[in-house]
Amino acid sequence: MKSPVTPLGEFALIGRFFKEASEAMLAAQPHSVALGIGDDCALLRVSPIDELAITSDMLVEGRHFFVDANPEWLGYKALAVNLSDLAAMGAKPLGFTLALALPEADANWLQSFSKGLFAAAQAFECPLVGGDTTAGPLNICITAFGNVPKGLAIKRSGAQVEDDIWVSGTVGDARLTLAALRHELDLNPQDLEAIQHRMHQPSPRIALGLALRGVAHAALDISDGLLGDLKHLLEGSQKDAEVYLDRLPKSPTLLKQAIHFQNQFAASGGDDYELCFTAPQRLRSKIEEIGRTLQLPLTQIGRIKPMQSERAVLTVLSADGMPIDESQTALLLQSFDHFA
Ligand SMILES: Nc1ncnc2c1ncn2[C@@H]1O[C@H](COP(=O)(O)OP(=O)(O)O)[C@@H](O)[C@H]1O
Ligand SMILES: Cc1ncc(C[n+]2csc(CCOP(=O)(O)OP(=O)(O)O)c2C)c(N)n1
Ligand SMILES: [Mg+2]
Repeated sequence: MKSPVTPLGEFALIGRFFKEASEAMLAAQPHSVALGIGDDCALLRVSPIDELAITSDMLVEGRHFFVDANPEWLGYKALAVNLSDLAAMGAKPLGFTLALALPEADANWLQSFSKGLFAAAQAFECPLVGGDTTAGPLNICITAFGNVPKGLAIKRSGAQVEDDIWVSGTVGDARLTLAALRHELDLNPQDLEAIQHRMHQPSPRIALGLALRGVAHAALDISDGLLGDLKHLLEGSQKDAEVYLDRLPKSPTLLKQAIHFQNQFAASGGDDYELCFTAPQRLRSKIEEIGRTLQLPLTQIGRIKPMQSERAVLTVLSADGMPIDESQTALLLQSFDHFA
């Protein structure tokens, strides 16, 4: 008999069936795990000076990309989303493995896929070192490895009260591209052309992650949606936060859209692969200097606050500093969940 269906979200599922058992095992025996399940990368103690950062992300047809997606873009994105997790920890890429299920051995498709994959590998100096290939529904899974000097990894758990909250680049364009491709709104061809790389070929912020070692208290990459992902950082750090909705950094193309699309896509659209990080206010000019050096806008969007209850709370403020209403907040916090 089938067990009754209980709603189980992506993170509850990971917690109940994988994280708990993993933590029990780690608590019971000596091990070389410096950081287990729950952050952008796991950290293994591999030498007295360095830790090894490891992350896996999978791209599944119909879920992460449309059937007939451009294989060159797919190859690029498959590696880029993994490198983004290394960036979030301040890890330097070392190499990656590729596990690939293919419906057929199509040489033209594979040629393009390989071209995109190696374009990302070259750009971020991260060589392919192994993998596995089977027949099956198209599924691309990469595991990336990076290194970080012991103690310098930037975790989700390090945010301190009164830290500034920062976001790199702009957010919302990948979701705007998806909306245009799904005909949820009209976007003229020039505007689509200007932003579609944000969905298809995201830029992992490796250089930023390295520059933030010893500067940021906490960080993560934005894959599911800025505010929902920030909530994970708050849970990891056991802190509350306030964020100003009108400070979320948007591209000129997103700024041309109706305000409700702007807010929804920037706050919860996902697929951004920017970094969200916290840092003490006294380092503000240092962070601005990092942004100038990397030619990457870094925007301060809010502030970390002490936790007021047993659950981390993210309050979204309008321009006048007043909290926006609860139902709108809930919508803006509703980030991507594979099982919601
Ligand atoms: N099947 C699994 N087994 C063990 N750990 C998992 C599994 N799926 C996800 N995780 C871990 O759960 C955490 C949350 O996953 P996810 O949100 O996918 O992370 P990310 O956004 O960094 O890819 C991560 O630390 C990830 O490594
Ligand atoms: C066809 C298609 N539908 C929807 C999306 C949007 N989308 C799919 S998965 C996802 C969230 C990120 O993926 P996930 O596997 O959760 O990445 P992780 O958080 O593990 O890094 C988003 C925004 C897309 N890119 N393509
Ligand atoms: Mg993942």
